[in-house]
Order: sequence, then C-alpha cells, then structure tokens
Amino acid sequence: MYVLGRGESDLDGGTDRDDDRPPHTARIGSFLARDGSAGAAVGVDLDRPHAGVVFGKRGTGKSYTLGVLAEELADADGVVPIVVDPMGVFAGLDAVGGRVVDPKVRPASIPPSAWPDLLGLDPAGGPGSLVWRVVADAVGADAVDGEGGDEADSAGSEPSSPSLATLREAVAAADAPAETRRAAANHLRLAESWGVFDADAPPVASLAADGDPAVLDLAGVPDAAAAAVVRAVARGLYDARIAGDLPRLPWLLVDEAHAFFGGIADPALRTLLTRGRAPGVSLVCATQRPAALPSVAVSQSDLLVSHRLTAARDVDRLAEAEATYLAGDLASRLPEGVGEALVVDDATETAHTVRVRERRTPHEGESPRASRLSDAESR
Ligand SMILES: Nc1ncnc2c1ncn2[C@@H]1O[C@H](COP(=O)(O)OP(=O)(O)OP(=O)(O)O)[C@@H](O)[C@H]1O
Repeated sequence: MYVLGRGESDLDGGTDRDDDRPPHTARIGSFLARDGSAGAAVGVDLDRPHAGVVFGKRGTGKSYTLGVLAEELADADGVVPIVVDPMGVFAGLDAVGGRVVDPKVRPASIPPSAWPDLLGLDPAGGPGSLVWRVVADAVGADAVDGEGGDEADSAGSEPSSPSLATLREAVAAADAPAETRRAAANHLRLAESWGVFDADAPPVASLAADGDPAVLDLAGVPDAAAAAVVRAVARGLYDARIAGDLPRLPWLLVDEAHAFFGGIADPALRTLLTRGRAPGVSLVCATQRPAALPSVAVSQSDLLVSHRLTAARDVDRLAEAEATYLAGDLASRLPEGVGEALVVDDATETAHTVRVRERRTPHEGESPRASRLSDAESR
C-alpha cells in the first residue's frame, strides 16, 4: 500500500490486520489510472499528527472523504476523530461506535477579549468593553487566554467557569450607565439562547476519552455559537494534549471549514495548523471554498486532497502549496468524477489521482432531489 504523509524512511514494516494495511494507516482508496481503472491501495499515515485540507466544489465528495477518514480513525489505535458537523451529515458514524454530541462548552473557554466579537459588540464601545471586563473579572484575566501567550500558562485541566447568568448578574451590578448595562445584558441573554454555553460542560478532553468518534452536531446552531464551539474544542484539545490529559492523538475534522476562519474560531484553528503537531493534534479542514481559507491552511498542510474545483481563485489557493511538482495547469489535473481527487503528498513530494473508497457507514450528505420526491409521491 502507498501511504500518504509517511516518508520512505518512516515506512512501517509488516501488517497487523486481516487486509494488507500497515499499522496506523487509513485506507482511503486506490490510485486511479488514466483509463479509469483502480490501481494499488492508497493510505494515509495515522502514526504521526498531520494537518490536511480536503477541497472540492459542491457535491464532489468532500464530506464523504472526511467520513472515510473518520471511519479509519475510529478503527485505529491511539487516535480519535472529533468531527465538526455543521450540516448534520456524519451521524452514520454511530455504526463504528461514534456518538453524536449536542455541543456544550464552558463560557470560560472563550477568552475575555473575544467576547465582544462573539456577541457582535464593538470591543471599544460601552457594552462591548463592559462584557470584556466582566468576563475577565469572572474568570481571572490570564486564566484562559492562551492565544499568543505562553502555552504552559494555559495548560492543565479546564478552568472552572462562570455561567452566563452569573455574567449577567455581574453586568447588572457593574458601575456603568444603565443603557450600557442593558445592552450588555441583552447580548448575553442572546448568547444564552444559543444553548451551547454551560458552566458545567464536561471538559473538551472527554470528547476524546474513549477513542470512539465524537460528532459535534452543529446543524441549526447559529454561526457565532458554532464558531464558539469550534474555538473551545480546538483550543481544548490542544491544551489537554499539552497538559498530558489526553492519552490518544485527536484528529479534528472540520467540515465547511471556510465558515470558521476569519471569526471567533480562527485563532484556535491557526494554533492547530501552526503548532498542533508538536503536542499531537491533527486538523483536517474540508471546504468548497478554498479561497476563503487563509494561506496558512494550505502552506501548513502536509496532506492535500482536492476533488474538482472550477473557480480560478480556488485553484489558486491550492497552487499555494508551492510544490514544484504541482506546476503546470493545475485545474486540468483535477479529476472530474465524484469521489475522485488529486492528492498531494508533502512527505514524498508527489501528486496522484485517487478514487476514494466507498463508505462503510451511511453518509447523509446527499442533496435532496425533486425527482425522487415526485417518485415517492406517485408511489
Ligand atoms: N468516494 C465516493 N464513492 C462513492 N460515492 C461518493 C463518493 N464520494 C461522494 N460520493 C457521492 O456523492 C455525494 C456527494 O458527496 P458529498 O456529500 O461528500 O459532497 P460534498 O462535496 O461534501 O458536497 P457539499 O459541498 O454539498 O457538502 C454523496 O452523497 C455520495 O453519494
């Protein structure tokens, strides 16, 4: 088997399973020959942490490919997939022991400085700065804000957290004009209505406690709340690994990843991209809008999987891999078929066309078809 992400010198000898798969390898598909026939099996290295992207325009198989990777991670020792599922298409992973989680995070997992932005308030304005101050007082200004700081400071078990009701009480009692207090309290009440904040939420590390996939179901969750969850989980996994609280290597698989860059979750995702591999946290971002991802997502990725892309700006983002072996007309090298992809392997500096294997678990990402609805009606 050809293993992506594993340089020649890393190659594991022997096999430990009933197929021909080397240990700690995800079997994702097979090489696709020019005549359309399937060639040798292709795997992805799971022994070491990686950063990866899965690109492709709508319906080309991105979520499906992410699901294949999740199945393989569920099957391997020492690793655990945590899937960010904004469209509600990964519930089928329960067939391999996965559980769909109604995401809850502690308010203290969002740093005080990020609260105004999270609530849509100007950090320099009255209500925004009041919320910032109140959260900082409640959690201790340097208890959680690890971004840009010394990682050791933020390591350790998750800090205890005030509830949003407690924060609202602190706002009400603050020395500020009534109008400012009212506006701040209203925004905190709105955040309460999202239903994702819970002072007693289990620590993020518990998502990865038993090695079975955890699917964070964010379907129908407002964008700001979903971003808060992604930030808390990404950062929480990173901190838990640094603190030694997590005995296995987590893989955070983020579908519709473009929605999480440029907002509240952005710093935590960038931390995983640039520094996640040292403590052993992998990140794989899937998107139909590669151009909406920051350049660092591609430049830091050692695994690139690209289904069909047509928009020039999206192909350009892929080209930023700066790999000389990608030179030439990249768009024309991207395969046409659903489930087919160009995979770029940094470890061996090669690019190959691959057909992603079929899922073992149900995939729920298929778009509804009017024709099928009318079929059903006429029956
Ligand atoms: N490797 C594959 N083998 C077989 N069928 C596949 C494969 N990949 C995708 N498909 C089929 O294509 C459909 C679309 O795939 P998927 O939902 O992953 O698209 P997507 O690129 O994530 O689209 P969207 O951007 O709308 O989420 C799937 O429902 C499945 O039927």
